[in-house]
Formats: sequence, C-alpha cells, structure tokens
Amino acid sequence: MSRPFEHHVTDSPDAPVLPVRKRGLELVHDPLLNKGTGFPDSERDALGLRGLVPPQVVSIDDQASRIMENFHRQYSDLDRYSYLETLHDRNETLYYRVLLSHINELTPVIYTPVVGQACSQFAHIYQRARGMYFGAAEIAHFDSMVHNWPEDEVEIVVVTDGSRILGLGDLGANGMGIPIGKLSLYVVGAGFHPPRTLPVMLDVGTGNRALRDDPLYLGRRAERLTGPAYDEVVDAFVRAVHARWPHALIQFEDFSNDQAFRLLARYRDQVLCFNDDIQGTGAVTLAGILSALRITGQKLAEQRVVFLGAGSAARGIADTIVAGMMAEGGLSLEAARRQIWTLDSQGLVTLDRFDSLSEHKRPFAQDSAPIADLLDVIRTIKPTVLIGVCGQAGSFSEAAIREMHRHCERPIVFPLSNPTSKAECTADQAYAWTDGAALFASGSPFDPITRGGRLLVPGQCNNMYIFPGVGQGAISCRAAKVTDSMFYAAACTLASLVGEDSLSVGRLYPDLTLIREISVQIAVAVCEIAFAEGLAGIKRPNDLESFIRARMFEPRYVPYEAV
Ligand SMILES: NC(=O)C1=CN([C@@H]2O[C@H](COP(=O)(O)OP(=O)(O)OC[C@H]3O[C@@H](n4cnc5c(N)ncnc54)[C@H](O)[C@@H]3O)[C@@H](O)[C@H]2O)C=CC1
Ligand SMILES: CC(=O)C(=O)O
Ligand SMILES: [Mg+2]
Repeated sequence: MSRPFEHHVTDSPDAPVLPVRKRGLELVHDPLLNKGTGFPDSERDALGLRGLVPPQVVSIDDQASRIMENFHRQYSDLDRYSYLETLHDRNETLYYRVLLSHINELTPVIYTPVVGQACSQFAHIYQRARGMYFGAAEIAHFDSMVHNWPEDEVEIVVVTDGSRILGLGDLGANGMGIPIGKLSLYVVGAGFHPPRTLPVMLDVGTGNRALRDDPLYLGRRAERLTGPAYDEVVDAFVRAVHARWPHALIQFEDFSNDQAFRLLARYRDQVLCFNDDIQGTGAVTLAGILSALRITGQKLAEQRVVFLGAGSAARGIADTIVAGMMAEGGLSLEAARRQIWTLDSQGLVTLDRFDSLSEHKRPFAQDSAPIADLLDVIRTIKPTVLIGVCGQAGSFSEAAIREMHRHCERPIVFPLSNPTSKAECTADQAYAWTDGAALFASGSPFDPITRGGRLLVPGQCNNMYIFPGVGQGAISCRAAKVTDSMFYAAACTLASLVGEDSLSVGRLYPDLTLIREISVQIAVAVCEIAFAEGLAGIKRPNDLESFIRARMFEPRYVPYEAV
C-alpha cells in the first residue's frame, strides 16, 4: 500500500540522509518535508523542484529572519497566532527552528495566554486539519479511524474533551488548540520528532450553548455526553490508540474535574498515561516553592499553604507538596495534610461539609469552623504560601495580599490560573502590595519590573517545564506506566536547575531558553525511576543522558536522497 507521507524521521544523526519518494509540488506541500526556498540546487534537480520555488537558495536562519520580520508586522495576538500556525502547516522544520530560537517571545503566542484566545475563536480562525477528532457519533469507527493517521510511530498523544480549557470553561471542539500547543512544546522542549506527536479532540458535545449556536462551530452540535455514554467514548478511544500505538503516551489535558480524576484512576495502570493538570502542575509548583524556600532559607514542612480553588490543579499540587513534606520534612501524611487549606466557591473546605464534598476535596477538609472568604482565611491561617487555581480573575485582593504580608515577611504568591485574563492577581500587584517582598510566579508570563531600582523577574509556574521531560523519559525507556514518583523526581530536578542568578532577581524558574537541557535532566530522572522500579521496557543504556539526547529532533534541514 502506498503511504501518503514519507517516513520523516532520521534516527541516525551521523548520517542523516532521508530517502524521499515525493516529487515537485507534492513535496513542497508536505509540511513535514518542505524546505521552501531552502531546497539546495542538488535537491531541486533530483526531486523535480526546478522552477517551483524562487531561484535563491536561502539558509534556514535567513528564512527564520523573514518569518520574524513578518511576525512583527502582524497587528493582533490572534494574527500572530494564525501567522505561526500557517507556518506550522507549511514547513514544520522552519516553524520549530523559529520557535526554538525565539522561545521567550513566541511561547506566549502558541501557548498561554494567546492560545486561550485562539481556542475561543478556533472555529473562526480555522485553516487546515491538524490532529484527529474522535466524535461520539463515530465510536464504531475508532478502531479503523486510527489507521487513517499515516504515522506508525506515534509517541505522544495529547487529548482533551474541551470541557475545561484553561480557565475559560467548556469550549467544546474549539479546545483543539490546547493539544496542538502542548505538542509544539513537546517538540520544542524535549525534541520529540513532529510526526510522532498526535493532537486529539474527543468530541463528546459541549455544554456551551453559544458555541452550539455559532454557525461556524466545527464540533458536534449536541449537549455534552455524561455517564456511561461518555465513558464508552473514552474507553473506545484509549483502546483504539493503544492497539495502534502500544508504546504511545497519552496525556489527558484540560478535562473538567468530574472526569479528570476518574479517568486518571481508571487508566493509569492500564496504559502509559498521565493527567497534566493534576500531576504536571503538582510537580512544577513544588519546584517553584522549593526555589522560593532557597531564598527564605525555610523548610517545606514549616509552610502553611492556602489554595484558592480546589479542583484538579489544587489536588495535584497539594498531593505533591504533601509528598515533599513527608520525604524531606519527615511529616506523616496526616500532619502534612493539616498544613494545607483549600477554598472552593463555597469557602473553606471543612470537615462539616464532608458529606457534600467531591471525593477529590475530602482528604484536605480541615477540622475548622466555616470561613467563607479568602481574606478571613488568611487572617485566621496566616499562610506562607498562597496558590490561586480557581480561574477567577483578580480574586487575590489587595486586602488579602497585604494581610498575608503582615504575618509573613516573604509571602509566596502563585496566581496560577490561565490565561492572563484569569490570573488571580498580576505580578505588579503582588509586588506593589508587598513592597517587592512577594516571591511570585504565575501560570501565564508577566514582564519583569523594576521597583525602587531593583529588578524583579516573575517566574512562570506552568506545567510546560515538566511534561516534555517526563514524556521524553517515559518514552525513551519504554516505561510501562508513569508514576507519581516520576513527577516528584521531575519537580526536584527542575528545582535543582534554578541558578543563583535567577534567584537573585526573584525568578523561581529557569529561563525558558534552557528548556531542552531541563527536559533532558528530567527525562534522565524519570528513566532512573523506571529502571529502579522495574518499569522500564529496555535495558539501561550505559550513558543514559547521551541515549536521550540522541533521540531528540533538531530543527535543521536534513539532506534528501531521491528514491
Ligand atoms: N499554571 C499551570 O501550570 C496550570 C494552571 N491551571 C489553571 O488553574 C485553573 C483551575 O484549573 P483546574 O484546577 O483544572 O480547574 P477546576 O475546575 O478543577 O478547579 C477550579 C476550582 O476553583 C473553584 N472556584 C471557582 N470559583 C471560585 C471562587 N470564586 N472562589 C474560590 N474557588 C473557586 C472551584 O470550586 C474549583 O474547585 C485554570 O485557570 C487553569 O488554567 C491548571 C493547570 C495547570
Ligand atoms: C497550563 C495548563 O495546563 C492549564 O492552564 O490548564
Ligand atoms: Mg491544562
């Protein structure tokens, strides 16, 4: 059977010549093979390209300069997003070259915050098919549909059902922008080969009435499935993917919490998978807190942590902090949990609400009188760490942050909700309300600021520092499953890579330009756990780090050989 795509990956960096069957415009129009003006004369002759591209042969770096010139000419964030996606759809090598060389400038466009806007408008800015849609009505075809995808070597599948896209709620099939963005970060951050990544939308309908009424909406115009009908769709999807790509890792992303915990519990021992919002967020947040504690000289086990929001992210972070308090501070599980207070939309999560609480909130229900409001909780608890994961913009009030600072010299303030429009407070606010004393990190990026002549650089506490490396580790050693201990190791590894130069300006995370190095080190740590726990599917390579590095895709033009 002739395959629609070539095999796009050369695994031998020493002799990277790719055999190519396509010719002429068919080649130019394949984003995984296209080099545009970058095809050298020899390939223009051998591959039937003469006359099909402008005469000048342009280096990839000069192509990248043209891209950035045009990028800077775009008027709006959405234009910039669409411009980069057009490049993504035209020439993936160049897209990743540009992303990797302008990572701080472009990550906020392909990822949070702008990807949030792109998802809201997804049906209106849609240009070209990318990834796969598994619609509830097609459930009988899932097993055959997976063979419509041309790549046999898929390694990472990021799947959402669109039910909780960032802090923007149910965006239905518009949520596809999130798996696409996350997978771009897998390639940029950990060197996955682009054709080995697969973004997926599980289209089970949407509870978002405005979307269903939008004439341009591209998803199923039906109420969101729930109960057994929903479970059947997810089950059929996991089965089909696992049958076609048995070694692939499935990342569950942006599922509402009524599904997120259940699905993780159901599949985590069955297939290679994890939930990024629970586990990835837990790891990145613990790493940031550990960095902050290097500045204050305090211990994790001494911290009193208050969460505004008690959903997927809160539970994942709380569990990871508890693991840290137990491992490093010697606390018991119960003692560690007593250091953590969570608030949901009803106020403090307390034991007297136990019967009506969702399962995931119960372990953190405190034996305390009811308190409705964050300010009163802060007054009573006197937290040292405040984490916002409620998706409510501005919900860290000036009064609340000032009150926290009254009791705590260097308050750790992490408004983690995305995109920026949902952040619990801004960096400016946190620094202003604490006279620059806040140890701050946020889910979406904020610019550095200068206060009283002092440079303060807000860190970005986002799971993007974790999932690429965890994924690379799990895939490299063919892990049988992804465990919480791997995420804990990822957190400690990330924390260990924050330099004194970063801490001196209050930045609790490494600069993003280091993401590949971070991912390599996290991947090594994850593999070591897999080897130690007997979960690896390969024999341990003598030089594990080089083994991982050799797997990584570099965005450069590989010579082609006509076949
Ligand atoms: N920075 C990062 O890496 C990550 C950030 N997030 C962000 O965190 C936010 C929450 O995500 P999830 O936990 O998955 O959502 P979720 O829906 O599971 O949890 C939201 C929680 O906020 C609570 N809440 C809503 N309104 C509230 C209010 N006014 N006061 C107090 N609590 C309130 C809800 O009761 C619920 O417990 C989103 O904005 C998401 O973008 C999520 C994952 C990673
Ligand atoms: C970062 C992320 O995963 C979220 O906001 O959902
Ligand atoms: Mg997410």
